[in-house]
Amino acid sequence: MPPVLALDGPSGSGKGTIGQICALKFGWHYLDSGAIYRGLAWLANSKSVAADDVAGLVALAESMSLVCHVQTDDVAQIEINGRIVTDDLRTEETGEMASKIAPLGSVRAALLAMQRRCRRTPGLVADGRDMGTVVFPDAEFKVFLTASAEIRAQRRFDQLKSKGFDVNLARLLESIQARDVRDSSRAESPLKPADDAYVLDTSALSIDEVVACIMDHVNQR
Ligand SMILES: Nc1ncnc2c1ncn2[C@@H]1O[C@H](COP(=O)(O)OP(=O)(O)OP(=O)(O)O)[C@@H](O)[C@H]1O
Ligand SMILES: Nc1ccn([C@H]2C[C@H](O)[C@@H](COP(=O)(O)O)O2)c(=O)n1
Repeated sequence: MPPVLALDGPSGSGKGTIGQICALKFGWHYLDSGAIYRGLAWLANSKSVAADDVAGLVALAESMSLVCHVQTDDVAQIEINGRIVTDDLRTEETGEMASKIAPLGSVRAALLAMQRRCRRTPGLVADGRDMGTVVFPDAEFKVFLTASAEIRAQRRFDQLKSKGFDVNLARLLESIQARDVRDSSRAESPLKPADDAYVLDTSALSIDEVVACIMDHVNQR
């Protein structure tokens, strides 16, 4: 099987940014699994499928086609059913909905095969919450990125502000904290480091320093 670098962690810990840089450095494919949950949430919102309509969500998941276009200078562009929806997926409304549907076991099961199909030669960098624990438990490399909620909220604030969104730091912090609780306390595939993961707190590290730590870790193994 092609090698996998599983990159897990809470919202805003840098998985997407760092994952894309690592994928480009290795020349590997990149999977943004959060985009899959956000994509399903966005589709559900746009088709008025409720967060508790499990059969409706599973049907949407099974018919969803998602392509992730890695960029050298920006977040990966996400295409769903033929349409680029990157900015729609990053809204707090979509993130909230994603976090509500993510605990549903049959929804997760419907999205599992789609994620595993991304494991292709020469390798895959996969970012999410359960890459190292559930989706790719046999991954060669497992990294769990973390940072304080305050730092993550500030990073998200700066990111959204630079894209012209009208954002409120206190509300972002509240939303990140609520999502942390939901993601880590759910019964199905909770957010947690795999037993064999390298846990890296990025609160005081620059993006380049985080990438260097991961490269050192990979090269040592
Ligand atoms: N070590 C770092 N230092 C400074 N800024 C960072 C660092 N890591 C990430 N960032 C910035 O924080 C923001 C959030 O990062 P990113 O979107 O990669 O997080 P994420 O973990 O993928 O979040 P989510 O799970 O919600 O998709 C981005 O603007 C990114 O550039
Ligand atoms: N492997 C994954 C990826 C994401 N989720 C859920 C949890 C998040 O609240 C939501 C959006 O993810 P993000 O884009 O913020 O990384 O999707 C999950 O349960 N499992």
